[in-house]
Parts: sequence; C-alpha cells; structure tokens
Amino acid sequence: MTPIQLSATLDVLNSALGFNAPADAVVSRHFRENKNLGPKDRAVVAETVFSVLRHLPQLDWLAGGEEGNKMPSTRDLLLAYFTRIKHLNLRELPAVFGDNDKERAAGMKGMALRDAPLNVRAALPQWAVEALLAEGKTEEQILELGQSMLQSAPLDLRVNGIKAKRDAVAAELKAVGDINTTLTPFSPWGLRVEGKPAINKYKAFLEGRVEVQDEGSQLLGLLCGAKRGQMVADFCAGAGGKTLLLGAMMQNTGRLYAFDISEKRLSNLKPRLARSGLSNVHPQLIASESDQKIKRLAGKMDVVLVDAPCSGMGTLRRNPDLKARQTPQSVSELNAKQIAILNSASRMVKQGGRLVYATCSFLSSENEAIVTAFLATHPEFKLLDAREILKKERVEIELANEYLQLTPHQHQTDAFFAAVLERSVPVAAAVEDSVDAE
Ligand SMILES: C[S@@+](CC[C@H](N)C(=O)[O-])C[C@H]1O[C@@H](n2cnc3c(N)ncnc32)[C@H](O)[C@@H]1O
Repeated sequence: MTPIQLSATLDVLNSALGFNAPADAVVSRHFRENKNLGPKDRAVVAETVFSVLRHLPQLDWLAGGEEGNKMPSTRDLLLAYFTRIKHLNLRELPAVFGDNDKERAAGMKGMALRDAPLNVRAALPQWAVEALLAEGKTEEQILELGQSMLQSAPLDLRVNGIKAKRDAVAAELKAVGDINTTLTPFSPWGLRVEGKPAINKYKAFLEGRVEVQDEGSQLLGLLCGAKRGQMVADFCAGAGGKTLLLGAMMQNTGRLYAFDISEKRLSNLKPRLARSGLSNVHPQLIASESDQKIKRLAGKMDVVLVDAPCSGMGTLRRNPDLKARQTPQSVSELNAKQIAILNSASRMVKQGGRLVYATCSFLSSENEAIVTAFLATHPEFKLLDAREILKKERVEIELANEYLQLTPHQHQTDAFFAAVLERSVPVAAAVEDSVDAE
C-alpha cells in the first residue's frame, strides 16, 4: 500500500466509522472530492475499507484488548487488519507505523481468536448472534454464516430476455472487453463475472441487454412466476431491480405496477426502464402501504411481490457497515413495517394468485416470524413449497424447508429469504373454473 493509499484509507475509515451514512456513499464522496486518486488507488482504498468493515468485530477485539475495554483508534484497527487479516509480518507493515505500533502489532499477533467470544469469531454483532441462538441455530451454523459474509461478493449480471440471449451476451462481453463470465448455477438468466470490471461502460449494459443483479434476486423472479399478459405488482419496487426482471418475464406484456413510497428511488428506475426496453411498467408513488391506489386494485393481481424494507443483514458482504448501523430496536421497527406492508399488499392478490414475501436478511424475526404471523390472521392464504416451484423451473437447489433461504456459503448469493403464498380459490369458484375448462 502506497502512502497516498494509506492516508486515503485512514480518512475514509474515519468517516465511515462514524456510521452516519452508508459506507459506499462515504467512499464515493471521498473519491469525488479527491481527484488525485487514480483507478488503482481507488480500488485498493475501497477494498481495504470494506474488508476492515467486514472484519470489524474481530478487529475491535484484537485492537481493543481481550477485555474489550478500550475503544480502538482507526489506526489500531488498520494495524490489526494488516497483522491479522492480511498476515503481514512486522517488517512488511507500511512505514507510517512506527516502533510503538509494531509493539502493539506483536501483541495482536499473539492473541488467539479461537478464545474470543462467538460474535467475534463469527464477525457479527452480539445482538445478531443472540437472535440466531434464540432461534435455535448452533454455534457451528452461526460461525459458518458469519464467516461466509467476510468475502467480497461476486458480480452477477442478469441478461434481459426481451433483448438478448445469455450465450450471446457472454460472447459479446468477452469480445469487446475480454470479460470472462460463467453461467450462474441456478438462475437461467444469470452470468457471473470474473473480477470487477466497470460493466456500466459497456454497450451490453448501456443498451439494456444486461443489468447488475445478484443471482439470489433473480431466483425471486422464478418464485413469482410472472407470465405474459398478467397483472403484477412489485410492492416495494425501489429502483426497480426486481421490476425489470418481472417485466422481462412477462415478455413486456400485461401490466406491471411498481409501487414505492420513495420518489427518489422510483426516479432511479426511469433510466433503467428506458435501457430495458420495457413498456409494461407503471411506476406508482404511494404515500404509505394503505394508499388509496392500493385499495382500488383489491383482488386484481395475479402476482404481488413484497420485497420488504429490511435490515439488509443478508448483504453484509456488500454493506458490512450494517453490522454497526442496525440494532435490535431498528430491526423491531422494521418488523412492524414488514407485517403492515404484507397485510396491505395481500389485498391486491386475486383468488388463485400469488404473494411472494422476500427480504435480504437471515434473521427469522424478519422472515419466518412475519410469514407465520401473517398466515395466522389470513387463513385465505396458504404457503407453497419453494422447492416444488423451483423444481418445476428445472432449478436444482438445496433448501432446508419450504422457504427459500439462501446463504453465501451454500449458494454463493447474498442471504435472501422468500416465502411463496397463494390465495386459495373458494370451493364454489374452483368448481366453476373446472366446468369452464371442460
Ligand atoms: C428492499 S428495498 C426494495 C429493493 C427493490 N425491490 C430492488 O429490487 O431493487 C425496499 C423498498 O421498500 C420501500 N418501502 C418502504 N416502506 C414502504 C411502504 N410502506 N410501502 C411501499 N414501499 C415501501 C423502500 O423505499 C425501498 O425502496
């Protein structure tokens, strides 16, 4: 690491560790304000900052002393990172670290992580470990999960089926940018990119043949099963990652509503929509989940996706600062919002229609607990088995139960959760349907 890179890393970390803004926003702002940093410097600084944030519970412990009674400085966190995560020996430490630092680094080298508390070894916040233990996870499962979040996430692309085929896009990226990709193991539209090329400067991206999307998100599309000519609602559409996928699955036919309460996020959907070539999408700003617009669509939708606002704890590889930014209080506020949104969104589902509830969290309070609470008050809905649905789509994936629960160590995706619910058809209507079909 050069002195310029090291000083930029310390500056960015000092801001990021205030946890007043998402780490990626802090990094981007620093790069905008410091034009002297070249592409290589930026890559090194960003990678180091994110890696430090991923390992923060361990670095805090190493730099704060085993008793954990000292607030470590950013410099000490970085020292712990170099000695224990990058395994530099004392001679290899950047010159900015003097003899005193080296003495502390030697102390850190002698500390045995295996003696540290479980949350330190799993590199997860203590409250999250307590929640996982309370829901019955073993120590081994918690370690596996936490440690799988310590790597950087791969770059996955989704090929836009209305504009291109997967093989053609893979060949195009190879030809124009020498970008190597492999087919994602589960999603029929996914390409996993080798390295981290700036994909947004290539025509395949600019002309809407590909979007950046984690394979886990792509699988949600399969669970929704949106089809040609249907009425579909993406309830928490945000900037439309899943909207674009659903619109392509519908072959640009039917009607797809993209609801969100955030004007800013919905406005970020506009350029993506333009690139995608979709004209079946109707972005709808709503004031809340009980907006009149929702009420008017009661019982009209074939598919409703609720990609609920959540803690994002399943995306710790990309957003490691969430380890410090989320708290039990913030999760419990989200839980109240999640159930309210699911209750409201469910009204739009027609008989026989599908309601998919999804989060990017591994906490059962945001996942199974919400679905269980919903089903307890909505006997007109039943839980479908995600394994069956994916099997019909010829996706061979190992899942522990009827829910989709992905993890980085098992599926090489973010930790996503989804439950597929169906509004039962009343017996009388089911008989009428079968007579009509004859
Ligand atoms: C997990 S994000 C959605 C990400 C998006 N589906 C995608 O694939 O890019 C959750 C979204 O829910 C929205 N949201 C929060 N409260 C809401 C509410 N009461 N009704 C509808 N959307 C809401 C947030 O603005 C945010 O965009």
